Amino acid sequence: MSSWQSVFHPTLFTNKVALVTGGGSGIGRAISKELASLGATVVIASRDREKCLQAAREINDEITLCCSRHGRKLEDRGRVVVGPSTSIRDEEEVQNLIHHTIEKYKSLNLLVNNAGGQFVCAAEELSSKGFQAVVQTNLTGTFHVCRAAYEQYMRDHGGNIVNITLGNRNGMPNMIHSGAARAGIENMTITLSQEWMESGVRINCVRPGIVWTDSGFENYGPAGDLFVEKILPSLPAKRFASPEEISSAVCWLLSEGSSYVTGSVVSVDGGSAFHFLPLIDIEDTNHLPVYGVLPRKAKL
Ligand SMILES: CCCCC/C=C/C(=O)SCCNC(=O)CCNC(=O)[C@H](O)C(C)(C)COP(=O)(O)OP(=O)(O)OC[C@H]1O[C@@H](n2cnc3c(N)ncnc32)[C@H](O)[C@@H]1OP(=O)(O)O
Ligand SMILES: NC(=O)C1=CN([C@@H]2O[C@H](COP(=O)(O)OP(=O)(O)OC[C@H]3O[C@@H](n4cnc5c(N)ncnc54)[C@H](OP(=O)(O)O)[C@@H]3O)[C@@H](O)[C@H]2O)C=CC1
Repeated sequence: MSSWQSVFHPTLFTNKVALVTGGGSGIGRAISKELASLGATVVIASRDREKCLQAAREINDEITLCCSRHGRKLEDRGRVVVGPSTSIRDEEEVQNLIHHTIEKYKSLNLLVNNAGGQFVCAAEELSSKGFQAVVQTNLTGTFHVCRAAYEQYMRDHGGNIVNITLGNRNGMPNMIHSGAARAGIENMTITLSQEWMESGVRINCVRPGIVWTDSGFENYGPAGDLFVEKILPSLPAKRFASPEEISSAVCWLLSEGSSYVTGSVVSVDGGSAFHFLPLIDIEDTNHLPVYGVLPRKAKL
């Protein structure tokens, strides 16, 4: 168990109720843990409820231990709880999950649409059903959850939504379904930021580069190993992201500190989206004029 703790204030999300889809593994688990460690009641849900129950138990224990280790007040802790088994592809199940959350925890202030995924397949070999399965999971599923949260709670009370997408700026060879679906989520996010502005709902995306999650990489089998061999050396940071690096951006977007940010995409990719054609080396010296005040020692 790591001794990692959030950079944010321990009571940042006190009295907030959050829903994290796919919160039982990988990035969603890290987000759920950070939100709960900052005071929120976090409902997690996915298709595999047993997995979510086990994750919730582990996270709650980890948070308690972390509080003791760092001399933090135990009463500041939030907690992770588990909603009904839900496939976000199923509109009725999603409506039920949102209803359950509001009925049981009395509000729904924060929503993280993290559930999703895809498989590796060249476009020419991809069946229509395979394409639709991925679009329905990522794009339609995210729409289902956003709309149900809005209808049942956020329209009248405001709220804050973050959608997790994926580095799709340069297309996604062998993952055309997911690249298209995530581009769709980003555009849908812009639309909703306008339509739901009057209700006091902010909605943004976090677009990760490649994030090391056991659950995510296991899913790809040998293709995952190949990605590690081929992609890792080509990344400007020469490393993948940790789930906590994604969570940190999500927490900022869910906080009041980002109160003027809506309809945006925050890339957390170590600069990899800008490095797909590394045609030149950039010398180690200042090129862009400083805006504001920067001490000399902070420049090369
Ligand atoms: C290592 C590099 C990482 C790059 C960055 C991205 C990382 C991540 O996203 S990590 C997250 C990883 N986690 C997941 O992906 C888990 C979620 N995935 C799923 O739940 C499923 O894979 C699914 C939703 C994408 C599809 O599930 P489902 O609807 O249950 O699919 P079916 O088995 O019913 O099949 C429907 C249709 O799709 C075809 N298909 C399924 N898998 C493949 C495959 N590997 N290759 C080709 N085609 C596939 C399947 O054949 C069906 O079509 P028909 O054959 O026409 O009936
Ligand atoms: N790891 C990476 O490099 C990157 C990941 N992403 C995205 O981040 C998100 C989290 O990925 P990661 O943590 O790595 O991988 P995981 O496989 O751990 O996360 C995917 C989660 O989504 C849930 N899920 C999948 N389909 C559904 C569904 N139909 N209904 C409800 N829940 C569902 C899964 O739970 P269950 O199976 O129980 O339903 C699982 O908890 C995904 O959207 C992923 O595509 C984006 C960029 C890079």
